[in-house]
Amino acid sequence: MSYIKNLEDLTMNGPTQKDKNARRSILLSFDKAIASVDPYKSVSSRISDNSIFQMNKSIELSDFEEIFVIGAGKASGMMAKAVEDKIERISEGWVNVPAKTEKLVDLSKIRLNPAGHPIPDEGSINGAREMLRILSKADEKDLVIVLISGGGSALMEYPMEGITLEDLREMNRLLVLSGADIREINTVRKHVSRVKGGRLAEAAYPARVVSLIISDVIGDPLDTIASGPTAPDETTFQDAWEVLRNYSLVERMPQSIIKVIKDGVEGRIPETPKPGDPIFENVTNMIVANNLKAVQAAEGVLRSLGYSTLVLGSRVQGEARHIGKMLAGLASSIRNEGIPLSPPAALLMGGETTVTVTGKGVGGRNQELVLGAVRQVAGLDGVAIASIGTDGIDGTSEAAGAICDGHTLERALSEGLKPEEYLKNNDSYSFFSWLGDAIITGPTLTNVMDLMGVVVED
Ligand SMILES: Nc1ncnc2c1ncn2[C@@H]1O[C@H](COP(=O)(O)OP(=O)(O)O)[C@@H](O)[C@H]1O
Ligand SMILES: O=C(O)[C@@H](CO)OP(=O)(O)O
Ligand SMILES: [Mg+2]
Repeated sequence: MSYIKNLEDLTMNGPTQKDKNARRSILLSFDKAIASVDPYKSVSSRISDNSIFQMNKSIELSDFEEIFVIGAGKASGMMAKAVEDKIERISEGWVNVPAKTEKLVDLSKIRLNPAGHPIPDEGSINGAREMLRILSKADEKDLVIVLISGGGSALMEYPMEGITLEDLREMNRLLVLSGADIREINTVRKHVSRVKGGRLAEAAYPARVVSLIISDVIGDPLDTIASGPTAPDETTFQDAWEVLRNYSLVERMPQSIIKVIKDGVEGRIPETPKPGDPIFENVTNMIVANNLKAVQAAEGVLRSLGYSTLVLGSRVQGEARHIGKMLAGLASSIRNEGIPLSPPAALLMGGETTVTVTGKGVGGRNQELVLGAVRQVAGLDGVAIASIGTDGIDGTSEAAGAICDGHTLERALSEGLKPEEYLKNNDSYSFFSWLGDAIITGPTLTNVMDLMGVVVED
């Protein structure tokens, strides 16, 4: 199955044969990379007839009376499908997924519940309430399978007493626009919640818990991905308070949020469960797919197509347009000096860049990265630069990412499109969709951050 719907058109947009080859190769590699982190396969490959396993860990299903399934995230619908297909004996299940994607997966025992992302909604809370209801039934003879993926923080929430849905939404709005990183954002989210920061594991106790996790955070930190509902929390109420202070949010936050965090700091609300807490003796957290896996799959494709390859890591961060410029510089080095590789060559990396949005345009970090490369790479023949969000939706646009080559600038200018103007307005999607170079996948139902790369033909 192919994820990239317009792969042929994107290939044919290359003005020269070498451009076409470079475009096709990088797009094929991204397509296979997304397939390599398919949530269905990632989960079903860890479940045998009678156990859930990973390396030396194994949980025997026949040891349990009842099996329950809960969870939340952009990839959790397909994860649920895999669990349903592999395990017959499911008593009940409830999983929150982004609104509308619940219709893309057909399930019979597990209920897929539509919820809000990136701002939580009523569905996020109703679903979490159902999950807590299920957990209140589960006892030490039972197994709870938790399906966690990125997006889970907004998609599943049950706030502390006194916090209304509107307060929760306002808190999330302020946090995601503050410039705080995902660890900092989730430090706050974890401390106003009854399901985050290990509290879902607390609610499940004494049932046995196994969490299957698809990571969309750099370095795969269990306590940050979807705010770590079943992971020991390394952060404290005091840390949450510091985040609010450092980003000047204390004055602007709803009063109910400030009250909960202050009560926590002053010891009136118990901390989230910490490493070493005995409840985690009942919990196994397994990462079943991550960005590195996808980057390595892309590398495998390019190597088999005859390119020398180098993976620059899966922890790339930084302002998107600057990373794009850097990739263009590397393409030029490969072409002119054969450094760090001689052509035909490909460089790949994964991670998640950021965009400081000041304009009013439509775009996302992947398209903005490629737009940042357009002028720098101009004039090189047989070079393609691309970047894609593996979840299929880049920022506020309909596209997953974009692709450019050494002739994109020429093509754009002849249409009257100046890259700098589109960058200034954060309007990368308008730029690439006009040129037909926006990569279209639709929601892929997986989510392991972004893939970026450059291919240089001989
Ligand atoms: N017009 C824009 N151009 C570029 N990036 C944007 C634009 N609008 C929003 N963004 C960026 O998109 C990010 C959200 O993208 P999204 O793909 O939804 O994130 P996630 O994968 O974390 O859910 C925001 O952090 C913001 O910086
Ligand atoms: O749910 C979350 O906390 C984050 C990280 O896992 O995902 P997203 O940035 O997609 O909301
Ligand atoms: Mg995204």
